[in-house]
Amino acid sequence: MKNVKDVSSRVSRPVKILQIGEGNFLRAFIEYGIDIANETLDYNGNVAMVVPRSPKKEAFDKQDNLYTVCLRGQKNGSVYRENRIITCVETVVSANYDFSGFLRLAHMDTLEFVISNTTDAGILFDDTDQPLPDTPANTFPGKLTQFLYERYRFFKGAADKALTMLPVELIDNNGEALKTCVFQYIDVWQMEADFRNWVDTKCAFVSTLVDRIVTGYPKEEEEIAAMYEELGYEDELLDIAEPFNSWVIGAASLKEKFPVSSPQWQVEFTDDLETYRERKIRILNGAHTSMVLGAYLAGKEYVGDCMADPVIRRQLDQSVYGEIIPTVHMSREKAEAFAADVYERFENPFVKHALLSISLNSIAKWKGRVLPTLKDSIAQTGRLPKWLTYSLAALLAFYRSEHKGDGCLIGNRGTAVYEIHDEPDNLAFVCTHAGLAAADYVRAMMAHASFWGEDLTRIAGLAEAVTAHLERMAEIGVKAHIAELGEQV
Ligand SMILES: NC(=O)c1ccc[n+]([C@@H]2O[C@H](COP(=O)([O-])OP(=O)(O)OC[C@H]3O[C@@H](n4cnc5c(N)ncnc54)[C@H](O)[C@@H]3O)[C@@H](O)[C@H]2O)c1
Ligand SMILES: O=P(O)(O)OC[C@@H](O)[C@@H](O)[C@H](O)[C@H](O)CO
Repeated sequence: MKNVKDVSSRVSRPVKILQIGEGNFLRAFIEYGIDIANETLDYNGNVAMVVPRSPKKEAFDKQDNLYTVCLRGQKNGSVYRENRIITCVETVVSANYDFSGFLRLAHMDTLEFVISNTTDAGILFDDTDQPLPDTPANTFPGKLTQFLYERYRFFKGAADKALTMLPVELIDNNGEALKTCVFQYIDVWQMEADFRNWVDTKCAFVSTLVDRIVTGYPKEEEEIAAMYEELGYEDELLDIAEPFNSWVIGAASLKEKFPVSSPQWQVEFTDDLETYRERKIRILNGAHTSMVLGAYLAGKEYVGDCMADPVIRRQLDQSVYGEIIPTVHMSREKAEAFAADVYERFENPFVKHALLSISLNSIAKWKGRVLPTLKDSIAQTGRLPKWLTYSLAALLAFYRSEHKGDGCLIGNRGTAVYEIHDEPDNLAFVCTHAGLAAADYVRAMMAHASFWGEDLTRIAGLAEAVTAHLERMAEIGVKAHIAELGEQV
């Protein structure tokens, strides 16, 4: 069978974007949009893609950086399918394995933006990082500091060569968080004052919020074969996503500098990012994180299966409309309209979003995407919201394992096993406490402030309620417990 590079060719254009990350999300979101902007808006810009940690870039080399984004879903009431071969990836460099190649990208005079997605765990400062000119820092912000310094020196501090950082990591104030880390490196590494000033006054770190469900390469052999059959060629980098997309950039002033918004790829520029962020993180991501771990234990595999199951669906309805939406700071009407769209997206029959993919790093996700809502709900109503409380119990049940796998823990669902993926320190803590009696396990996990940023046993009644859920799940099964909870008013 043909390969994607037998049916298309890359188009060389000025590189305007340095992209840190080669993951499924960025490839189906940023490159998709830039390709459209090149085609329909004459943006005339390409992307230099950096693989932040891994040495692996063979798939890109093999395919001359070409790959296909396949959009599947409903649009304006009818079935929508789009297969687009992405042609805007100019080069792919592995930062750790070709550090000088990475730094050389800083010399490109057409560069304007740095877009990153290094997961919720990527924006951090590591005090063991050394300021060695030839050695990549461990973290993405460390590498970015090295990159900015190289650019500053190469262009002798020219103001028009400063860069705008547009991180898309789903954390609070991602632009501010990235800037803070970069300045920590500049200060700890005692870098020159003029460079610090150039980064501070000429570069910009702008917070942004992305939204598109991307499931990546198909998981089942049959689906892979069907996709290749439909395309007429093979593509190891094939990336499946929904048609919906939204990128909100928290600086109204950037609109002219970044003219990429089109009907197919909607980019909004605003000075009020927080309203968008709260709505999306609490409703969409909060619904995912509070539903999927229990639903997986209850026998479900995909988000679509949950939507089709009346018991899980009732949980979703009661938690989204009864517990989450009342805490969102916007009119109920607008929040409900957003939730209705999210439901339609979760029901998309063409995009199979695996619950186990969403389960990755659930401790940090629950902390960022559910805990603030739980606390606001308690403050509003004076009682524990039943489903968000249950969702913590479901997380603790999903994670409870003493069995180590390869970089993960191994959980049991009936006679089957599944992998639990999280930060190594988190898994080590779980593993050493999983064998305790339910109440002790719950207390140990909830009191571990490095998971949640605080000791959750201080929230009145929460540990007791979570323990009761855990015991009831063990007694009657997770599905029966969800059904029983749904009946309670
Ligand atoms: N998949 C989606 O539907 C979707 C939608 C919106 C946002 N996101 C965000 O995108 C992130 C990545 O999702 P994906 O589907 O592309 O996953 P992926 O596994 O395909 O890609 C993960 C990327 O993050 C990098 N990475 C991981 N840990 C890192 C670290 N500690 N430091 C530096 N780089 C690191 C990897 O090298 C890779 O580039 C998610 O965490 C999520 O916050 C995903
Ligand atoms: O991508 P993650 O792993 O951070 O979170 C899982 C999902 O909640 C997430 O991918 C959503 O589908 C996405 O945020 C939609 O824009």
